[in-house]
Order: sequence, then C-alpha cells, then structure tokens
Amino acid sequence: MNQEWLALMIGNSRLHWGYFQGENLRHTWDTSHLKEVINPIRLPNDYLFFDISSTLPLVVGSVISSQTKLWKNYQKFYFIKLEDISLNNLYPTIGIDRALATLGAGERYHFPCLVIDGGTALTLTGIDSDRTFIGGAILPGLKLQFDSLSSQTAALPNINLPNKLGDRWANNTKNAIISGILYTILSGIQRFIDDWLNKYPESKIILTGGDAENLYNYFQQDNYEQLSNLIVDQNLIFWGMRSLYILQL
Ligand SMILES: Nc1ncnc2c1ncn2[C@@H]1O[C@H](COP(=O)(O)OP(=O)(O)O)[C@@H](O)[C@H]1O
Ligand SMILES: CC(C)(COP(=O)(O)O)[C@@H](O)C(=O)NCCC(=O)O
Ligand SMILES: [K+]
Repeated sequence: MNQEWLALMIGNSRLHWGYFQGENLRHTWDTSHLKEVINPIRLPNDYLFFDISSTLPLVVGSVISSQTKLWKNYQKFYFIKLEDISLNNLYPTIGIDRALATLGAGERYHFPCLVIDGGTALTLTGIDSDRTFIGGAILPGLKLQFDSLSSQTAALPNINLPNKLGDRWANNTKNAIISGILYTILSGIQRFIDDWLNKYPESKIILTGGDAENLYNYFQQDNYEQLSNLIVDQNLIFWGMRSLYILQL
C-alpha cells in the first residue's frame, strides 16, 4: 500500500510535518503555526508538496486546541486522541505528543523506553516492558529557560543556544548563563536517566525534539558515561502515528 498521507504534530513552538508514502516516511519539515487554513493549502515553505489538497489524508496530533480548530473544514482529517494510544495507565491530561513519542519509541526500539523530548517544554516519559506508563517529568525547555531569564531581568541578555558547553565556572555574564542553565539541565537529566536505568537496565533512552541534537552534543562534551545508551531520533512522533494509522488510511 503506497497511499500518500501527511502527519502533523502541532507543538507549542511550531508545526512538525511528515510526508508518508504508505509506511515510508519520505520527508519531514517544520513550519511556524498557521493563522488560517484555506483551500488550496499553501504551507509557509517552498517544498513541492506544500500546496496540499484536502483529499490528502492528514493525521494530526496537537497540544494546542486553537491550532487544531483551524483544520475543522479539512476533508480527510484524522485527529489522534489519547484513547487511540495503546499504552496502559496514561493519565488523562498527558500531552498527546508525549504519548505518541513513547509509543513510537517503543515500536521502533522496544519497550521499556525512556523518551526525553527537548521541545518548548522538556519532558521525560517512561514506559515499561508491558507498555505501561510509569511516570515522567516536565520542565521549561532550553530556549524557554534562556528566554525567561532575559525577559524577566533588566541586565541579562538573550542568548542563542551555543554549540559548545563551555566552562562550568564562567567569568562573564553570557557564559555564566550558559553554564548555569546547561550544566543544571544536564545534571538533572542524568539523574533521571541513571534512576530509570537502575529500574529498567535494558531500557533504551531516546532523545527527540528541537533540542535533541544539542543535548546529545552537550552530553558528549560532558563525557557522560551513559552516552552509548542514548539514541537521537527526531521522528518518534511520526513512528507513533504510523503505527496507529497505516492500516486504516
Ligand atoms: N526555528 C525554531 N523555532 C523554535 N525552536 C527552535 C527552532 N530551531 C530550533 N529550536 C529549538 O527547539 C526547541 C523547541 O523544540 P520543538 O521540538 O520545535 O518544540 P515544540 O514541539 O514544542 O513545538 C527550542 O527549545 C529551541 O531551542
Ligand atoms: C508538556 C507539553 C507542554 C510539551 O509540549 P511541547 O513542548 O512538546 O510543545 C505538552 O505535552 C502538554 O501540553 N502536556 C500536557 C500536560 C502533561 O503532559 O502532563
Ligand atoms: K515536542
């Protein structure tokens, strides 16, 4: 079956798109949030298939209801709800992005798994070998931490995420902010990972989301001893959507 379909995850910072032919994920890209959806749909980018017609099946996961509503007149619209996700014990208000990403991670890499999503918020979500949700955590994402520090203070500048982790003991403002945020996040995540691996030694740890690559690089620069257990995969949510919809479209 080579039916074409589009996957859309509506995140808090932006939209994440995946173009599938059957079960093959052919292309992924990100765009800004949309202001409106009118036919034909011209997405704010310049790929060939950005003019989409509403007969192309669109599978949507969303954590922003106002963005979901824009699609109400789209013909082949499949909205993913928590009940669709075949994981046990998810609590009713858990984000669908977290549920989909852990489903996708388990399908792809096996359960148990721990997903660390470096998005607008940084989330950790753990699932055991019986596909049962064990628990997780939510904190402000990397960009949000930098942004909030500068927006709520008079003297602290806004800083882009650096490539280099830099020195822990900084001697200027910029590097002090970088050190404070990054070393604290890294230590915190490491404690979560170590604790998880104590309970589930055979678990995979998968980093995803806009900051996944940077986080992995910081861990590497920090000589993190569990580095070989970390996987970076930007497409977890799309693997989750694929496992739900491939037989139905
Ligand atoms: N163009 C971009 N817009 C927003 N965030 C970006 C962008 N490029 C990289 N990022 C990084 O990605 C993170 C947001 O992750 P993302 O997965 O896009 O968020 P969400 O799924 O919540 O929309 C931010 O912390 C930021 O550092
Ligand atoms: C925690 C989130 C804000 C993360 O969203 P993101 O940063 O990926 O856009 C989202 O998953 C959400 O709104 N969750 C609901 C609360 C919960 O998961 O417990
Ligand atoms: K996300």
